[in-house]
Amino acid sequence: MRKSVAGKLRKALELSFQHNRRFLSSSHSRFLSSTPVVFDSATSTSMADSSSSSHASPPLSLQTINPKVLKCEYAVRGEIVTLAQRLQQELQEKPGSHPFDEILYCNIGNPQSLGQQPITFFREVLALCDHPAILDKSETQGLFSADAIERAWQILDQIPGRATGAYSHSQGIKGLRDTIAAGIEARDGYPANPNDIFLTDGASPAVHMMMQLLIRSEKDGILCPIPQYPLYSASIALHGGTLVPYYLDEASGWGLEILELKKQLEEAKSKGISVRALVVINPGNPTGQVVAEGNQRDIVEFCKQEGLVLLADEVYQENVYVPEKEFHSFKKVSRSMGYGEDDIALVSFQSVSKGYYGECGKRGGYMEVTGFSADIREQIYKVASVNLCSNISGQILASLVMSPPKVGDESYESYRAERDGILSSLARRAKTLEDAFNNLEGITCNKAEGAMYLFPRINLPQKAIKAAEAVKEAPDAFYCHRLLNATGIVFVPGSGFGQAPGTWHFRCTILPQEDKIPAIVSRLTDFHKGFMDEFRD
Ligand SMILES: Cc1ncc(COP(=O)(O)O)c(C=O)c1O
Repeated sequence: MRKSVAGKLRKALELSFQHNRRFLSSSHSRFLSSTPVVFDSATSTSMADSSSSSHASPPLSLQTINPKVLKCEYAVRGEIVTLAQRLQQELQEKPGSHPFDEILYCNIGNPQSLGQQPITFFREVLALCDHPAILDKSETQGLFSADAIERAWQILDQIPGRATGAYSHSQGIKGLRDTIAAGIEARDGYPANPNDIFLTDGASPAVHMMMQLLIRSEKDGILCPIPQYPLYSASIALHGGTLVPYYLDEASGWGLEILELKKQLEEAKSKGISVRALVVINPGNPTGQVVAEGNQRDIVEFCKQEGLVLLADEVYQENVYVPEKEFHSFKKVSRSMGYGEDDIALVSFQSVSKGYYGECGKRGGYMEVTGFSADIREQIYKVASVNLCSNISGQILASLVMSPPKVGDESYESYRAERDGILSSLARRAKTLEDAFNNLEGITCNKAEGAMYLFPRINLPQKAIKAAEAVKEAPDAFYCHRLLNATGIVFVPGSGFGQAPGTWHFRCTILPQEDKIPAIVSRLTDFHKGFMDEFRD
């Protein structure tokens, strides 16, 4: 058979996962082995398509759906989580049926699901905007702060007809974009244009939109960190592109080396891949590092020289826990280097789901798109308009997180206390968990400088690796399964994020409330000792 370009490209995508692939999760491997389908490439149709002779065959089967959908995986809501949900139900139906009495979810960055309280000011404004009829009532003055009432009026005045139940402009309500642009300007010290801002239902749809714009075929590559947040691998797979991996250096605290970027770019080019963009997640998920400003300058320079779009995932911009590191947006860094719109194409993603606000369910976010010509922006607008608009509460919240109460506002002191309370607690939780991991035999854990995760490395004994192979599981998934069944703790195996070949990790969020952390540490420690005693070489 002719060795197709498609085949070579797919091989490149598999680079990052090549080692893990040997250890496919059991259900996936069962699917692959039981399905008589031959895929020639990621975009080709299956052989099963052409043999539709039976009238009884269902209109859609795993053999006939879009193969890009099959290829797409999203580990943070994967098999381990499904098992956790089953165990939780069993515990409810039959208390005492497992050696633990609750499931401790450390798998996903969803702070309010674990008890984090929303910021009062944000919710007051949202409530008032959603039910403007109460704004004029005398009781409202007693229930809501004066600045929340004032802000709600300001926002409603920016919405045509004050109709929060109406579709908005497809980029988002102009007045809210003005507020966000002013917030970006205050953060960076450089101007921001409201017309560059596209409000979205969280950062995820914005990332999909950019992938849709960038990826024409599997010959188009996107440089992505490994380990990465699987939104990127999933979105690239769904849009039929090629993930070009660059490895973060665990030994230097998940450092991003320009030499590694260059090497991977050249390798991809030699395989006929046209690399179009570089993804940087800062602060990092799942790795928790905060990129140093000098490093950011090198990245900007690299993108400029190579003509790459810089996709800057900055959703954790408020989540920095160490005094020696600070968040700098890529927009600020590039402008501080003297680079403007003509020099670098840059997209910055922000979300209401993270930070100290953690409003994941409200689905708010935006992307700031700079360095693209007017006709490209029009195309982005056209794609945005296919979805009509993002939800209005999410839009309002995005404006609030970029313009929270200021010194002198009635809510300021309580707002500051809530914000600082959450962030300092997250910092303590990160440190306690980091220390606990580093105390375990065979585990090393880099500092969580930011974001909401730790990504410890586990040096698994050969005996454990063999036991995992015997049940066709990735060794880190094997460990996480065992941990869940024994303790109720839910971690995500590192293989879901990609990792350097031959290394094994898992991701643990720092989000369980502080009173749960001692139980997590003690159950984990007991389990780990038992696991090592069983499998130590
Ligand atoms: C790095 C990163 N980017 C984007 C997202 C998407 O967030 P949302 O769609 O909720 O804004 C997440 C969610 O966990 C994330 O960790």
